[in-house]
Amino acid sequence: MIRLLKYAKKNQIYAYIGAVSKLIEAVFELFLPIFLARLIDRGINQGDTRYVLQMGGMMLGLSIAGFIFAMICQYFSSIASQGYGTELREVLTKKINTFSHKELDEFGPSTLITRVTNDVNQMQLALAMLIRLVIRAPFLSIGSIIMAFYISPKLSLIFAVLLPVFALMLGLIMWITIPLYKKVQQRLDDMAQTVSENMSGVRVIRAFARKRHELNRSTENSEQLSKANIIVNNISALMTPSTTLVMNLGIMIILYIGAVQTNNGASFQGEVLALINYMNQMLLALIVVANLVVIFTKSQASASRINEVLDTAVSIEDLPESSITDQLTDTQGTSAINFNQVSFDYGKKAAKALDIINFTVPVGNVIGITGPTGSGKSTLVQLIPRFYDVTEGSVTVFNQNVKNYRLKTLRNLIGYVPQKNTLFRGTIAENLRWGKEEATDEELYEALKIAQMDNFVRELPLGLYSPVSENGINFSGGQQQRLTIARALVSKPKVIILDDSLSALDYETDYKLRQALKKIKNASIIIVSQRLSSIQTADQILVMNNGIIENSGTHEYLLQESETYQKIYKSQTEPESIVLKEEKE
Ligand SMILES: Nc1ncnc2c1ncn2[C@@H]1O[C@H](COP(=O)(O)OP(=O)(O)OP(=O)(O)O)[C@@H](O)[C@H]1O
Repeated sequence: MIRLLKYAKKNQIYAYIGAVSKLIEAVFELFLPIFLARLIDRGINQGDTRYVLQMGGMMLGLSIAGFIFAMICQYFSSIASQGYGTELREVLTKKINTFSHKELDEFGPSTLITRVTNDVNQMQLALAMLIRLVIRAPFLSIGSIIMAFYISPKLSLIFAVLLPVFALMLGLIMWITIPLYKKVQQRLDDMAQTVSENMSGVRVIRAFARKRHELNRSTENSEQLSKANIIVNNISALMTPSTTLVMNLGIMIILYIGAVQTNNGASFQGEVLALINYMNQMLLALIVVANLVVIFTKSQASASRINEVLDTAVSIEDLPESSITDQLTDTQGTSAINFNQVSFDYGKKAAKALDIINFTVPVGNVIGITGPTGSGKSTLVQLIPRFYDVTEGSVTVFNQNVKNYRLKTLRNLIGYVPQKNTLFRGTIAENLRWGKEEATDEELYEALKIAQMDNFVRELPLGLYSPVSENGINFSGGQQQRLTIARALVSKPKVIILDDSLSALDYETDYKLRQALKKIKNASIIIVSQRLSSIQTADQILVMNNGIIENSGTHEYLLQESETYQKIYKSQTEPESIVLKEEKE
């Protein structure tokens, strides 16, 4: 947790001002009972009205000054803690943005969201409490004891007896509750994960009539969270009555002994009252300390989760500056992409997703990739922009190993349209400019034209500046696909990869789009598709099966030579033949 405090540095001056203001307020608070004692003992008891007014005025002054310093603290600690939260969120988001697909797969989106939101909020709260209470609470409890001894060393011995009893009680409650708070935090995480999955998958849940099942899952999570919270709250709730009991016991003893001593003339009424005040101050401050420990325990859990993200080694990064080959010398040469003996697995324990892959994409060629589901098509194309790194072998783009490129340069060379693509809330133009911020409207329309979307956008009342809802849900599946293709084309990439991104288009649009792509000068195109009509005119088609390239060649060649290709072809031209075959079997 302390490690993360370095992100509060920018706002540390506000934190110091806040803490010092709170300390000054505590000093004022500490002096109030003394003035009260004097007011009673010398003012009221001796009928000295002037003294009463003097002391009353002092007390009022101290209270007002305390209030002002408390407000100053509140103001500056808010600035410091909010600034800290903003800084932490920014650092975390930056780090997550450097993650390769491997790290993103390992964490999963829900937990990353919880870490950037809930965990950062918890840290923010911890800093605010640190500024407001960490100095003030111990100062008040120790200060109260000293002041009590100053007033009456004899009566203050009661403090010495009660203090350990009180500390023991708080310690016991904390000892039981702290592990439980950790459990609650874990349950909260499970809950956030379920809610996030349910919200993002609400349409699928409905489509599969899984509402009841998902509701049960949420209820179960919610019940577990509530159970854990009830246990911890019940135990924590003991804190108030038990501490009040000790406090009242202390007050009774002070009152009793104080009364006897006052009768004997050994003490004054005001002093007894001041002692009771100090007793309250001390014990309340100790309760605050106990609550602080709870807050810091929760924050410790949040801090470890934030640190886990910050400490994660990023598997795909730019090489040291000296080894980077950023200058592209040969985009007109012979080979746009080359896979040399490439193997890949998603983790040491996972089976090989790709096994000894060799192929070349000559500049300006169109390559089709097909094969049964799970055969490794998407995995293969994701190695080109280095979303994952090969386990063995090498991938080159324009004769340079992809690892030698600056990631930004490599990804600017490639227009990649993934299978699951997303549009973002904003306007069409904002979405399209992701590839090139300074692109003109003309350039955007150029890309839209290739994607067969220009007429549609021109006819919209707001044209390029029409709104796009979250995930682009105000567009049909096919329109979304065409917009995401246009987005990839705006930067005029030299390599275009369409990973099953034509699936929602009708045959005519699919055909026109591919024809328009072919006209882009020197662009090398890879089309991954199960639909053979989308790739049958390609210069070369790779047929994948079980992570290997089973066969490759033109459509005509594969129809003769590849059993897998024939099967796919048949399933699309004569689907009934497959049904009949299955029925016979
Ligand atoms: N992120 C991932 N983590 C672990 N394994 C994965 C991951 N993505 C894919 N795989 C596995 O790798 C293999 C190849 O998957 P891939 O997505 O490349 O197939 P595909 O041919 O593109 O399939 P489809 O046509 O269904 O999209 C599959 O066995 C799959 O389970």
